[in-house]
Amino acid sequence: MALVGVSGRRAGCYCLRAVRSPLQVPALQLHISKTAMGACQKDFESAVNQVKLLKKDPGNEVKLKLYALYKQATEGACNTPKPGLFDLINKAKWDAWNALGNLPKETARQNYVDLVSGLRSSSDSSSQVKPEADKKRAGYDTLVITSEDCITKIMLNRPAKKNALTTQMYREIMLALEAASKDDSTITVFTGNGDYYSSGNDLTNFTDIPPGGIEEKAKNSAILLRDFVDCFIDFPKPLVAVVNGPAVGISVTILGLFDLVYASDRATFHTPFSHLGQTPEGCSSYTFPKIMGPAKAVEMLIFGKKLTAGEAYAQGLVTEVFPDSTFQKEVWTRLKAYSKLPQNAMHISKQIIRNHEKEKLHAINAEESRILQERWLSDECMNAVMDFFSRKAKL
Ligand SMILES: CCCCC/C=C/CC(=O)SCCNC(=O)CCNC(=O)[C@H](O)C(C)(C)COP(=O)(O)OP(=O)(O)OC[C@H]1O[C@@H](n2cnc3c(N)ncnc32)[C@H](O)[C@@H]1OP(=O)(O)O
Repeated sequence: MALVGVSGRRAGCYCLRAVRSPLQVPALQLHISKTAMGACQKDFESAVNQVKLLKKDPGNEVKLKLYALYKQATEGACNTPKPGLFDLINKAKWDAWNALGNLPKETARQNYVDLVSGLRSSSDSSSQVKPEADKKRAGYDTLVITSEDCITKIMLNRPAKKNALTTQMYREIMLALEAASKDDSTITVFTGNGDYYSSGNDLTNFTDIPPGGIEEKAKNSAILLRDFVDCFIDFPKPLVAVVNGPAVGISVTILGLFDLVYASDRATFHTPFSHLGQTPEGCSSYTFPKIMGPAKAVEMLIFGKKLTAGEAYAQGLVTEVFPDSTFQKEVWTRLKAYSKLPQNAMHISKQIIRNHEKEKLHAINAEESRILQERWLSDECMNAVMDFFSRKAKL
């Protein structure tokens, strides 16, 4: 299970936090409070409030700078003992503050104000899709859902995090699939906003440890995973993946349950499960050997071989590859034509094809989820996730 919480927007404010973990990292949260005094106090206080309203997560590096400048502005030079080597988050914060040396409080305040002002302008021109601009369907924070030409498009919308899938996102996707199964569309399409299709499971998913501890977290996650994959197994309409960029982890394995997979030639397909101390999910332990043969499936699922779009096509995981420059145009022209085919015939055909295997797929999904529940508690998995975050924390 993941150990260290790196970033998050809590109650509207960005914070760096560490969570209680099996390694006993102490619970900690940094809150930006209004205690600053000094010449440009008003500007500083206003900047502190503006940080809470940023639409886009500024990333760890900037959050560390904000933290350090805030501490310097309010408390002066770093005055606390250096945290231990394995207290990664607190050490990163301490390093950032300490690096400011004897910077005067007034200068720190001004630098903080300048930094926030820069962040606000870049946040305003963010590539995050604006709800109004894309007729976003209400009720979804992490997805943009549109319906046009009898096609419902579900777009993963966390481009700054490479569309990593949070627990909220899994839940929203399940709701979106449920709604799409009942709407007027003939085809449902998945895609990603930004340069990635999806970087797979968000590795911070396991940082909010409930009172029942990591065992309870693992159990709840396994239930969520099983329910999530079940929605794909049972989805009644043709399901199409428009893979606009690299895909990792569960965003790859679940493709075995799609009816068409169109990929840009920029896309790659990577399932680094062993590297993460994890095992396959999304029914890929069954669909991948069936699609590409056992040897090629093993290369991906056990040895983590990353495939190019061309390789994924050659192995049958991808239906067709398009040059990135014409990808969107060609794919959507194709899909619009398909969406005009008789709806009932398409849906019945999908049922005939899927029904042969539905029961088997549900059993495999349950088994994969059960095994992962155990894996998430393993040292191998914990160490791999911690490794990812410690690499990020070095900045
Ligand atoms: C309910 C539970 C179900 C569980 C189901 C299990 C599924 C298994 C899997 O999906 S395993 C796959 C997990 N994914 C990964 O291991 C990918 C991890 N990410 C990376 O390796 C890299 O981020 C990258 C190769 C995807 C992109 O690298 P790049 O250098 O181009 O970009 P950054 O690393 O700087 O990423 C930008 C910010 O996005 C954050 N981020 C990206 N992916 C994830 C992720 N999977 N989880 C959490 N955060 C992610 C990254 O930390 C950067 O954030 P920052 O700007 O705040 O630093």
